[in-house]
Amino acid sequence: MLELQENHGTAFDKTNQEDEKAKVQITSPAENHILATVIMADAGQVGKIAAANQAVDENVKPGQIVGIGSGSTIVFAVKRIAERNQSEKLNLICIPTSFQARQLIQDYGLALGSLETSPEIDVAIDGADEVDANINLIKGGGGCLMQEKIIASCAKELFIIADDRKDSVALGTSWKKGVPIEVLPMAYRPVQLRIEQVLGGQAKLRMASNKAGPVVTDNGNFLIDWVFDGVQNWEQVDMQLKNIPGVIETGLFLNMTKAAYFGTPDGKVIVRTK
Ligand SMILES: O=C[C@H](O)[C@H](O)[C@H](O)COP(=O)(O)O
Repeated sequence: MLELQENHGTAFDKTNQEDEKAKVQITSPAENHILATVIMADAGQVGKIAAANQAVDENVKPGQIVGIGSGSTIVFAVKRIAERNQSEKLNLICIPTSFQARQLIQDYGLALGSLETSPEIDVAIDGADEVDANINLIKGGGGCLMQEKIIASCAKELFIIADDRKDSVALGTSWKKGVPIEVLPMAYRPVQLRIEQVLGGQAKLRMASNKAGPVVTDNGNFLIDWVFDGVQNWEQVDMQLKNIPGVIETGLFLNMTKAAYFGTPDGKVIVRTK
């Protein structure tokens, strides 16, 4: 029996803290025996693994340029890609969306590429903090959003993988921490004020937990989490946010996703397309 105790997700302790400790067994239908015991897993992780495996199996094809997202769920997708790469020789080039993604790609022995050499991406796979009925997303809860959005915009197809707790009718229903917004550090204060004047709600500077001061993104910027009340028109909100000088990118991923894969605690997967 193989014990799996990987921890590529230290930057994503938010998820681990939410998770209840449990022991989960995963059965391979093909070989009909226990493949792995996931220690420190929970019902959410079973869903993440199921969603990641199915999304990779259905969408990653040999010879592709693949965008690799960030977060705790993407770890399982990269693991699956690496397993398939060993047996199928997929010959992929993987483009990272963060420091974490770059490390994952290298740790799993996959070919690391960049937008400089591969500006057109076949398929991108990523996680999300919340997914609405129209597969619009809030992302950036783990501090990554700008490179993720660039990679998603360069990809012919974006697939989202998540456990079913992320599945929601309207943005803000289940994700209560607000919309993450990446801002230039020197502008964070006026940006906070402008957001609250223009859109109401609260624009909170995200503070680090193991460092004094704010969270600093992979791009050297700060993050503001905009906590809002009942938004109707997300396109308009996204435009209003981007019109504020100092705002670099938002964690609103609107009309970008081809399909979202939600894994349930019993290992089933629900696929939502538009
Ligand atoms: O900032 C982080 C990224 O946008 C993640 O993709 C998002 O937070 C989802 O992460 P997880 O898979 O850990 O729920």
